[in-house]
Amino acid sequence: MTRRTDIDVRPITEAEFPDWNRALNTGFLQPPAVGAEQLEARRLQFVPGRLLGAFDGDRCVATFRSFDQEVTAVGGAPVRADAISNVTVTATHRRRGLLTRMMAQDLAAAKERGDVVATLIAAEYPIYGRYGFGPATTMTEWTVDVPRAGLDPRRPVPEDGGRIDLVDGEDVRKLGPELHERLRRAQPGAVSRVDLWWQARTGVVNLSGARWTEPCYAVYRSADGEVEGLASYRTDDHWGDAKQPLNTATVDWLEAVTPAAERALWHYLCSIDWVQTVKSGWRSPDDLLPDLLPDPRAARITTQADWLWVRVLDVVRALEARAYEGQGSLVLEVVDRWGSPRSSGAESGGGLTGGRWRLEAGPDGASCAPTTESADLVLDVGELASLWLGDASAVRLAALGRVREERAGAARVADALLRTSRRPWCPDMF
Ligand SMILES: CC(=O)SCCNC(=O)CCNC(=O)[C@H](O)C(C)(C)COP(=O)(O)OP(=O)(O)OC[C@H]1O[C@@H](n2cnc3c(N)ncnc32)[C@H](O)[C@@H]1OP(=O)(O)O
Repeated sequence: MTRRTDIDVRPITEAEFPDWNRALNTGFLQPPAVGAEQLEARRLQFVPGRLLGAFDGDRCVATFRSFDQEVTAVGGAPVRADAISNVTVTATHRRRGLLTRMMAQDLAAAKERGDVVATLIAAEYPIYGRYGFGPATTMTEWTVDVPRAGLDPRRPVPEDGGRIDLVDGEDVRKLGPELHERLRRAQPGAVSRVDLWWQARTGVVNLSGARWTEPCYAVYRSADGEVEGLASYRTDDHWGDAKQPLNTATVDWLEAVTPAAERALWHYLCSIDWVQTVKSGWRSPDDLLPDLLPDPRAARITTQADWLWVRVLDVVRALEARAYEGQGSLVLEVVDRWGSPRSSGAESGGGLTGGRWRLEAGPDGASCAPTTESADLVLDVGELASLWLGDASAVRLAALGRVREERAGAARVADALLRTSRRPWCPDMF
């Protein structure tokens, strides 16, 4: 057997890209062979230096890809992120520290570049906490029992002067990017998208190798003719024994920048003849959907789980980038157990970002600076990520023993400063 130290972890060359993809498919339990069309599509994601591989001899046995991204902070500021994806270690080489080695290389490079956070969508909950990531947004999927919902199917047409039309993929590629830019600049936790996202969702490129079938696309335009919402959905062909239609409409994605667009698109989806069930796709946990229905119990939660994980790489820039509705100050001791100790700028270091910081925040802005004052709250860098996007409660984390109050009432102060009225949401899987 090859010794651990014989396995080389390094950026791959373009020539190694086919083998790297074979390892990627194998790790994700897909058929190993990657077709030519698929390979060409995936080449569009090749950024020199950002695809890591582990090589046992000349065989690729682990994959890791990162790319530049922006994630929206509370208040709407775009924050530089190192987005991580395509993480696999071949079953023959698991639990020998290969992921840890790839992660160490990537996060060190991201910190060096000046990225403020790293982001990922975790396949399994226990993998990434050890590297300082924390769950920062939640995803909820509802299944709507349409006949119980109580919406008037005779009046799916928006009553606000707006209208819904079906469009084709070309229209989606024209209208979608601008709509998403509007959405993500207003939605904490949302991330930037590259054109490839729209090309893959409209059948221009095929990244997965699965057979492409065209979905339906619905657009909502306001009374002024402005595009405020888009949805992609698919319908099945299921009929009951007594020749009654029992069809399901499954939403691939739905983006709305106004409540009117959101209401109109859901009403439309729940009013399509034959459709008895609507599956919402991955939504924000405080999506309007259930409460848009006269009977909200018609919308059952069928999936709810952690979604975007964040790893803070720069405490000062992360905390100064976001907005605060309340006014106050807080001394945070951030414990970072992972990564080679570096100068984080704070008095007591540790890992990539550990230290003690004084946050002064208010509606007019925030400042965050290293301090020697005693801490109000002690927390792991992963818990900081959960608090940063406004979703987690410091009071709750203190009850769980994951945040320690050094000053009585400090967790309440943290909640008053950091929590938000609407929950963060990341619409994307990446
Ligand atoms: C962002 C994304 O791409 S998410 C997709 C992640 N990929 C997958 O889930 C595909 C299937 N799984 C795999 O390929 C591998 O098991 C990986 C990538 C998750 C882990 O790779 P490995 O090289 O085995 O991890 P590594 O040996 O570095 O493990 C480091 C530590 O994490 C732990 N760990 C790793 N994976 C898991 C897991 N799935 N569940 C629990 N603990 C885990 C290890 O036990 C080890 O702990 P220890 O230091 O206390 O002994």
